[in-house]
Amino acid sequence: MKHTLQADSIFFEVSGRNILKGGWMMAETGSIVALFGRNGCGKSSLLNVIYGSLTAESGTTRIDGQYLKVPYQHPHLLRYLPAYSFTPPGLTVRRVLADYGITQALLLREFPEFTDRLQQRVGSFSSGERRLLEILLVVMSNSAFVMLDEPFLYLSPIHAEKVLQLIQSRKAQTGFIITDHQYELLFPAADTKMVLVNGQMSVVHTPADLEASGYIKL
Ligand SMILES: Nc1ncnc2c1ncn2[C@@H]1O[C@H](COP(=O)(O)OP(=O)(O)OP(=O)(O)O)[C@@H](O)[C@H]1O
Repeated sequence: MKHTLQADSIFFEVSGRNILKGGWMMAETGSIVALFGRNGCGKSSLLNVIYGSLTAESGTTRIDGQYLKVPYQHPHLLRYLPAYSFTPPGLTVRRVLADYGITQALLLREFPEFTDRLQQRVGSFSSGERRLLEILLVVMSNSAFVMLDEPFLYLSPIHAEKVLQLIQSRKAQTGFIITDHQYELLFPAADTKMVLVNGQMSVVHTPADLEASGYIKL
């Protein structure tokens, strides 16, 4: 079954500064949406408002037409990878996998490097290893939509490629909304590309459009 996510009328201000001025988002299963924009333009704020973890002046999130008052309370519909680490350091890999409803077999099939690490505590991982695990927890969860905030930032090029392939292989069942500054990796993989400039969103089609928005220099 195809799912749709629609967020509308997002206005968010901080200390009198208008960060989002009518932000919106549309996504559907079977597709990857990439969100670009300069540092500090409001991409994380937008995702947090959609998720319900940030209260804005206004903004609504609907999935399959149903208004979600507190979206993060519906993890089967929407999950979010924030830019910061979120797994409790005292929990083992085995335990966090169980919390996200992910089988060990699924993780090890895709990332066998975790084979000897299932009993280890997340807090003993390097920051890059922990980031990879957290990305996989969110990407592999059975949620209708997944939003990822800078997933590739701390990954090696090989892991970034593998994660992107995994996302591609799962997009039929999960719609993805991804923001990341590694545009050369993300742009070709995305089905829909958007850029946030001066608090407003637009759809872009080519790298030249992205350059015209002031985000990149070709
Ligand atoms: N709770 C807050 N308190 C103060 N300022 C905030 C808060 N949340 C966001 N901001 C400000 O809002 C602006 C947008 O921040 P946001 O993190 O959404 O940007 P971003 O586009 O995700 O940036 P980056 O690409 O650097 O991660 C920034 O100027 C930030 O300092």
